[in-house]
Amino acid sequence: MISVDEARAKILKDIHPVGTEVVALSSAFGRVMTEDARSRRTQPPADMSAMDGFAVRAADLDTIPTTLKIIGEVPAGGAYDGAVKAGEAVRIFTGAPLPPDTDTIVIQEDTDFNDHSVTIKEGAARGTYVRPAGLDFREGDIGLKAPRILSPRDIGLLAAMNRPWVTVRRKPRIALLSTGDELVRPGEPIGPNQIISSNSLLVAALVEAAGGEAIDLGIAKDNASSLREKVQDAKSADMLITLGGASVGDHDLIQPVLGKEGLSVDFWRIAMRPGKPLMFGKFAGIPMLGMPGNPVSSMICSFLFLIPAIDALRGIEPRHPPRQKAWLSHELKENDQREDYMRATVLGEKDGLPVVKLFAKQDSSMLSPLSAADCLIVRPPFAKALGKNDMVDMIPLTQPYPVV
Ligand SMILES: Nc1nc2c(c(=O)[nH]1)N[C@H]1C(S)=C(S)[C@@H](COP(=O)(O)OP(=O)(O)OC[C@H]3O[C@@H](n4cnc5c(N)ncnc54)[C@H](O)[C@@H]3O)O[C@H]1N2
Ligand code: MOO
Repeated sequence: MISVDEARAKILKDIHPVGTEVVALSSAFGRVMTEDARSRRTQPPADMSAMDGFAVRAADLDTIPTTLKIIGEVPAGGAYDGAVKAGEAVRIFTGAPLPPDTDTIVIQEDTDFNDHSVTIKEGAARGTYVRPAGLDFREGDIGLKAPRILSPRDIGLLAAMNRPWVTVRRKPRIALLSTGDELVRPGEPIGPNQIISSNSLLVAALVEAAGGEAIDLGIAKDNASSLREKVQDAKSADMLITLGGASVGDHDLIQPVLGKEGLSVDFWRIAMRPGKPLMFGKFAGIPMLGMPGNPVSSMICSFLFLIPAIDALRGIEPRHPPRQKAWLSHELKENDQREDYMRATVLGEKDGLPVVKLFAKQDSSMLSPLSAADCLIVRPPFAKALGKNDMVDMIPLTQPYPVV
């Protein structure tokens, strides 16, 4: 059995970025931009007012109060092109360009005004409430450097730079093949000892969340011809994930059958719980992860290995699951040779760190505690027994705020 770190390194060594495509900005959130984005315009395009009030010449404000003649008006999107002479002001609104010769905005709260004149009661330094042309960016500026995962904020910037299209890495196509005579899809007729195939939907959701495109190849029966037939559709994918059939039973057919179809195995079995029978190799030139069938095993294998693999396919630095320290609320016995990923809840907080409690049952078939878990507690191989209030490593599974 190899370690989790060795397995990650072996997988990532064999994975290379996919090609690019051009998408509309409205579809670009979360995509990896592959070319620097230069602005196609200057923002603001001219000196603009930041407030509703009056555009004036600062030289007219030497003595306060002072009364100026209102010679016109300029709304956002409009213009006042006439000359503004000494003793004159132009009514102006937020986002409107300054008329020629004016250089300062006096907010309307600091004035008394009627249709013809404005009395300025508070002085303002030259340039007050003026957003100079190019304050934000100028035409030709590189607004965003590639590679970059586009956030909602980046989408706003690209839009303002008048870039309606953007070149991004295409979404890696991840083919998911479930195996097992006992499986049926949710909603389908089900026999007495059958179960619902939950893994492919769980892993597909993770794939989508990580920026990939999941392709469901369906469920192969536990026989060679069914597996051979179903796996053919993986050949247009960037990566193949098989779910189940990874272990040593007579019906675990992934290696025996796909071995005859050109599967080359890099490694099989890792020192990890759950997820021990994980396999990695290449099938028809495509990287392939053979995941164990137990739902928690395939979720944790996806979390540790598939998400970083999708990162590599997207041409970005492969992520490590975020880790932090936590206090244990109870005793925990020593660990064996497998790195353990245990489902747990957060009870509260002490000295700025979460206090965690493991679920009593850690069976890798159980989806209810997996769904209820706030975090995974990670125990290295051969970790010593721990007491109440000892510190452990945890991977949070909850994300309190959306990405912005
Ligand atoms: N003699 C041994 N038996 C087992 C070993 C071992 O080392 N020696 N390893 C155990 C471990 S650990 C795991 S994990 C499982 C993995 O087995 P497989 O990858 O071969 O998976 P299956 O046998 O096909 O299924 C295991 C389990 O998961 C259920 N399953 C399968 N696919 C799905 C799905 N798409 N959705 C929901 N549930 C699924 C399946 O019904 C089984 O209950 O092997 C142990 N055995
Ligand atoms: O490794 Mo299996 O994934 O323990 O249940």
